[in-house]
Amino acid sequence: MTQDELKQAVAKAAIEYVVDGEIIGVGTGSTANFFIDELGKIKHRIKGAVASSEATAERLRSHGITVFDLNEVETMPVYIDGADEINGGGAMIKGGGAALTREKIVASVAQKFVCIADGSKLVEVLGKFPLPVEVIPMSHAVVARKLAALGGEPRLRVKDGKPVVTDNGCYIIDVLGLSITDPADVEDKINNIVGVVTNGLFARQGANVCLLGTADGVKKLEF
Ligand SMILES: O=C[C@H](O)[C@H](O)[C@H](O)COP(=O)(O)O
Repeated sequence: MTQDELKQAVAKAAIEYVVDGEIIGVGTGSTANFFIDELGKIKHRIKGAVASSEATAERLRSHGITVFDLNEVETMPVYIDGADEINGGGAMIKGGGAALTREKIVASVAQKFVCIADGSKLVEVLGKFPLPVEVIPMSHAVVARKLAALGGEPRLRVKDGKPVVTDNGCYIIDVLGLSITDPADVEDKINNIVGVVTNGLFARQGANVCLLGTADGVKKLEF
């Protein structure tokens, strides 16, 4: 099976977590996109969705799904999203698509985080995937120095020679060379650096369930 087929399989499997008549939180990225396409097929069953990025909002709307502003929503039963890495305890690295902050905010309102990922995302120790950190643009140099002091190798994310700008008007620093054995501690330390909006570690708000696409079928991990 290709990686896309594995992503499609977990996207389909995630439909069982959609709660009829409710609003669902929806993540960002290629796996989330497969999920949105599946959600489109059962859109009559839900009230609508809260999107974790402009791209996701656009795709949801293209399927005729009502997109709610998070400020109108107090709680939702489930948030469904991909991950760049997930460990055996449900802690994740996210933000490969620069949507980490809105993802973390929407996930914080949901009662359950369902992670959907192809099997390659399951790791023993987080950190091989560079850890994304969203920063206020004027602070990127000072934040990078502080991230280096924590033992990482920070790189400002650039595209076509210019810094990547998030949906929030901020920049992303990717931190290479980390071996994250205590994800909650690293999440807290980085979030404490002035100038950081948030970082892509989801340890304080880890996954409750992970649907993992493997050659032997979709495996369910519960945390
Ligand atoms: O910012 C992007 C998100 O955190 C994505 O959920 C993450 O990068 C995984 O993306 P994909 O499903 O494309 O591997």
